[in-house]
Amino acid sequence: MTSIGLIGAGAVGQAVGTLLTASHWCSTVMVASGTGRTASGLVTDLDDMRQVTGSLVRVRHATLTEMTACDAVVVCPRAMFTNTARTDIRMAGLAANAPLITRLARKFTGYRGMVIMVTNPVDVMSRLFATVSGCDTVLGVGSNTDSARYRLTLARHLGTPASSVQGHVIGEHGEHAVICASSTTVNGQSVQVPIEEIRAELSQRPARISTGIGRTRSGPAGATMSALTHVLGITDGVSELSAPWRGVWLGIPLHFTAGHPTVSMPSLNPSEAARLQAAETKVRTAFDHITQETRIR
Ligand SMILES: NC(=O)c1ccc[n+]([C@@H]2O[C@H](COP(=O)([O-])OP(=O)(O)OC[C@H]3O[C@@H](n4cnc5c(N)ncnc54)[C@H](O)[C@@H]3O)[C@@H](O)[C@H]2O)c1
Repeated sequence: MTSIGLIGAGAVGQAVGTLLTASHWCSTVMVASGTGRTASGLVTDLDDMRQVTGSLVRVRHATLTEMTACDAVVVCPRAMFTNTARTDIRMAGLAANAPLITRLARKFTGYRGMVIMVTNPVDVMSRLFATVSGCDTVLGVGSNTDSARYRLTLARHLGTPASSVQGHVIGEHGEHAVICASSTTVNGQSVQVPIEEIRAELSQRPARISTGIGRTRSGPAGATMSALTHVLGITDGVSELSAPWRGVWLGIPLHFTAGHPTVSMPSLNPSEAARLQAAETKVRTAFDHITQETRIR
């Protein structure tokens, strides 16, 4: 009997709600949105899906207080703002989303369940939610999508199945992502990774999706489901999630066994280590800026 709270009923929230309703492990989905209008619409739509597919998952509109009884909460709202950034697009949400995430986090003070953060910039928002709420487990999705995109792109480049590629993208879910090329293997063998080609694809992919269908949704929703099944102990294995690392939150590979994570950092060559250091500095600076600016801490 696993209950999941879903905060935000936009593109990502809708896709996560659909996957949860179709899942075989979730018993209840509680949905909340800003004005409640989108949550109410999503609940009605999912109820239709439930009836048609014979899903046993209960779906209902809920308050944040009710959600504190859930096993896990997915946080994917987006404050109203127009993102005009051409570079560092995710970080452009910092000023708008930080007050929203802070308000939500205050409602979850003392919450003992798992929190999966989706709202961007996800590494900063994960740390912010954890700091304000005091929750023990706040993990962000993003690097797991980046890693999946990396393995897919490299596999296509080499003409091999993606399942034969072992490799991670860590660090910031953004422009300071670290492609761990030096530890990547294909069928157990080291390979020459076309880093610039991969980096270009990692940044062009979300843009291609947004241009075609408005917003990215299915990939992040899949990444969220993967995070949930790992933290809830439904699946064992490795997932690259934004987690505490040297005092900040950054995407790192976590190895989950029965819901317990251990850090499973790959070896890094000097340029990868320098890039990770730059990512660390960037998200720390962003966190310090936004918390001082808004007197959040
Ligand atoms: N981490 C990742 O991998 C990843 C991937 C995709 C999107 N995102 C981020 O996820 C966030 C959501 O993206 P989206 O495309 O679903 O946005 P969207 O604009 O489609 O939907 C946003 C939703 O947030 C809701 N909302 C606004 N204020 C709220 C509040 N106070 N409480 C609850 N809900 C509230 C709105 O009602 C709306 O339903 C964005 O910050 C986006 O950048 C992250």
